[in-house]
Amino acid sequence: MRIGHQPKEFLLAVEALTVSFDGFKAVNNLSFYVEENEIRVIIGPNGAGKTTVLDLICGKTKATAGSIQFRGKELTSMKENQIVKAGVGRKFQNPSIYDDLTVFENLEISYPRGRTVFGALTFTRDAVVRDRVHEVAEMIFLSDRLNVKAELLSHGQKQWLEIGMLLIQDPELLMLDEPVAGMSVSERAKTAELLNRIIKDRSVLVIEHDMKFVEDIAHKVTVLHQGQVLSEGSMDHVKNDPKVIEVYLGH
Ligand SMILES: Nc1ncnc2c1ncn2[C@@H]1O[C@H](COP(=O)(O)OP(=O)(O)OP(=O)(O)O)[C@@H](O)[C@H]1O
Repeated sequence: MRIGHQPKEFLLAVEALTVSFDGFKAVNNLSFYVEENEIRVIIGPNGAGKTTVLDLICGKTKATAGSIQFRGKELTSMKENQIVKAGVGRKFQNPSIYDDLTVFENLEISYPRGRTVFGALTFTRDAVVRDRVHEVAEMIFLSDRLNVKAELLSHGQKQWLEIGMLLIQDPELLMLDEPVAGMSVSERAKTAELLNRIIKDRSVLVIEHDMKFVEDIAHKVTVLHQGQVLSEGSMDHVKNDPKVIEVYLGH
């Protein structure tokens, strides 16, 4: 019997999650809960298990024990593509965009197929897709770059395009691994604005090392250390927590 938390209230409920690699527990009895419309940031020293947590949620790595409930569905028993269909989108550190295609085409090919019931009415579907591409392009600050080949975009614009390729699938949970790495100060500020805008319809789970960016976006911060939660709460709370200063922020 579960005491305390009622997972139904949460978009994502990770409970007692563990993964062992040859006996080494990269994630060790980890529990945390993400609410709807929340931006949660996971921070922690190198090797704390942050990327492994995202790998477990998106099904890339299989858990040794524990549970990941997303909208009441158990993700640990699902395949990667089923998890995507259930509404979980994941962006990796390196953009996986198609350099030879334009911004428009990159967004267009990411539009989910088979979800609509238009059947033979291709022109109706085309119009719907086109409208959605324009809507997403606006969100990711690329409205005036739609006909530009992706290879010509700046590093930051490439990162936004990949976020757009996930947004067009309308995930309820979007997971981002160090989204502002390599970005300029102004691109970081725009990325914070972008994330704050898109959580109207979803939650975002971010791994990040840039503390200024974390302060700008985090509703709540989870500090990982050796595969476990070291501290959790507001940015103010965790940055003043002596345990966090000792193992992470003090370095
Ligand atoms: N497939 C794997 N096989 C064996 N060990 C692994 C595997 N994946 C991760 N690890 C180990 O698990 C630990 C956690 O790694 P992880 O990449 O999740 O850390 P992290 O917090 O994301 O670190 P960083 O900030 O450096 O990206 C590390 O010691 C890593 O070597």
